[in-house]
Amino acid sequence: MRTAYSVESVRAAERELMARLPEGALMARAAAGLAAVCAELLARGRGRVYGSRVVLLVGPGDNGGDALYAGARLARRGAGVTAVPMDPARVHPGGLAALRAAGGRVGASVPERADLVVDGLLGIGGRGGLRPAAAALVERIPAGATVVAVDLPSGVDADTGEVAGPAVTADVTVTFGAYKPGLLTDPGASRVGAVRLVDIGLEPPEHAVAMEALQHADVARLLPVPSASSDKYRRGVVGVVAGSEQYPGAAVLAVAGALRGGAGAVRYVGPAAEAVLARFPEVLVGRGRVQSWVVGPGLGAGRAEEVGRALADADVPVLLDADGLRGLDGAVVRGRRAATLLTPHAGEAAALLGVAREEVEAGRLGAVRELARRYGAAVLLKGSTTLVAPAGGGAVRVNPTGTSWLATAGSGDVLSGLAGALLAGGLPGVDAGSAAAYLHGLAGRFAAGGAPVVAQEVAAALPEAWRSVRAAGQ
Ligand SMILES: NC(=O)C1=CN([C@@H]2O[C@H](COP(=O)(O)OP(=O)(O)OC[C@H]3O[C@@H](n4cnc5c(N)ncnc54)[C@H](OP(=O)(O)O)[C@@H]3O)[C@@H](O)[C@H]2O)[C@@H](O)CC1
Ligand SMILES: Nc1ncnc2c1ncn2[C@@H]1O[C@H](COP(=O)(O)OP(=O)(O)O)[C@@H](O)[C@H]1O
Ligand SMILES: [K+]
Repeated sequence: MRTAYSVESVRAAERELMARLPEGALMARAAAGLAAVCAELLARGRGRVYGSRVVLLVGPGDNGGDALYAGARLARRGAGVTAVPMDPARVHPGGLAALRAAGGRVGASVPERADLVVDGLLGIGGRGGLRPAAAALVERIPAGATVVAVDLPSGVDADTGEVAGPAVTADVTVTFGAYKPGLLTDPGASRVGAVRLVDIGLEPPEHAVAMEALQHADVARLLPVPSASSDKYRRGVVGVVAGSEQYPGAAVLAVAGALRGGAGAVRYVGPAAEAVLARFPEVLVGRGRVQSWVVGPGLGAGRAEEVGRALADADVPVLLDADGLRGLDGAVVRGRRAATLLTPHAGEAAALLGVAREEVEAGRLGAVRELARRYGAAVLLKGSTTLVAPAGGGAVRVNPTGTSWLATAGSGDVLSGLAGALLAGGLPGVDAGSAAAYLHGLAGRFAAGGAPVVAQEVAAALPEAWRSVRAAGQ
């Protein structure tokens, strides 16, 4: 599991560690790690550090200090290093002295050519959008230079991933001690490039985890696997309430996801039975006992009664997607005994929250947490970075798999069937949602392989995704 911590808990862990170490030790560790990554990038790009042109963008705080000490190390290895302060009156004094002593220089403007630019403007102390002096430096970053962000790209909010105005887009982000949520969540996540974590000895407590990303072995532990004593009922029957005369395909795709998600059986309820059976003769038609309900894909308007009926089955986990999310009653959801998992995309999340879609896109982490709080349900917010918030608060899961090729009609229907099967297999809402997103993202990558993919191919690639994940768990 990859974990990310809030700025507040990183600061607390930093204070604790600093009290036990000589002054400056932490910054020295951070700068050494940063310089090592920079040297590696220069060696890869140019063959050597000696003679390379390095520009440091230096902010007024410790983030600038890290950049200056790392620049001093590179200067000692023969790089030509120029530091450009955001505010010449506020520069980390020790870092500046070290750079000068190593032969680095200070410039008033960003040189036009550089092999490597180190963004040390703002780290975890950055607040709000970049101020004009910082934005002006970012605008001047020479084209073609490799950009390394110190701790996080300046202009990205460390706790939320929000980007208000201009921000650095890095090729590599060297982060210290712990991942921060903003590195894992869009829009920030799309600015970070490859993330390198430098161990500086920080140990934030486990209860302070703000975000986590599953890895193969975690998912392998979650996936239900039939045992010798299993039968189809024990594996879980998924009831799929989906599709309409207008959208029969959504029912087919949700059923495909549920079958490939390991359901012992799938029951289909709705007007698209003919289309479903033509594709999957193994499906049972009509109501009956189920271990989870998947309600909503392609349902169309005016089907509130069916949604209400599933929710009233208080002891059976329910997944609500698409039209199943229309006009959802918070009190009804909060009153349920079994898990409820909501799987909106940004537009549906915006409708539930009563805000504009853009607001959800700009603040995905806040939106998914707020929905989980309001409905007392697990919430999976789909999109460029899929987030899953647990019902009772706590760490939000971010999905590390996936590809933008998944932005294709019907792929969300496959995901809801898949997550429904995992709910039927006994997984709690947050685990079912995050394991499903993980498999779905992997299947999307396998099926696409760099070319357009359609939703049924994503469903067809799910067995390959299972095998890949299970292989890591053995
Ligand atoms: N935690 C750790 O364990 C370790 C942390 N380390 C490093 O320390 C970094 C944190 O350093 P930090 O606390 O000095 O804050 P930092 O990010 O440099 O910025 C603060 C300055 O920026 C300014 N400013 C704020 N917003 C702004 C804006 N929008 N636009 C423009 N300016 C803005 C603000 O100015 P003010 O608001 O006061 O005017 C203030 O002066 C951390 O990211 C990591 O790199 C490592 O060395 C070792 C281990
Ligand atoms: N830019 C993107 N990058 C990665 N995955 C995406 C992106 N856009 C959408 N997706 C994924 O594609 C699926 C689309 O689901 P959804 O929006 O419900 O579409 P539909 O209703 O047509 O099935 C979701 O799993 C979502 O997370
Ligand atoms: K930075």
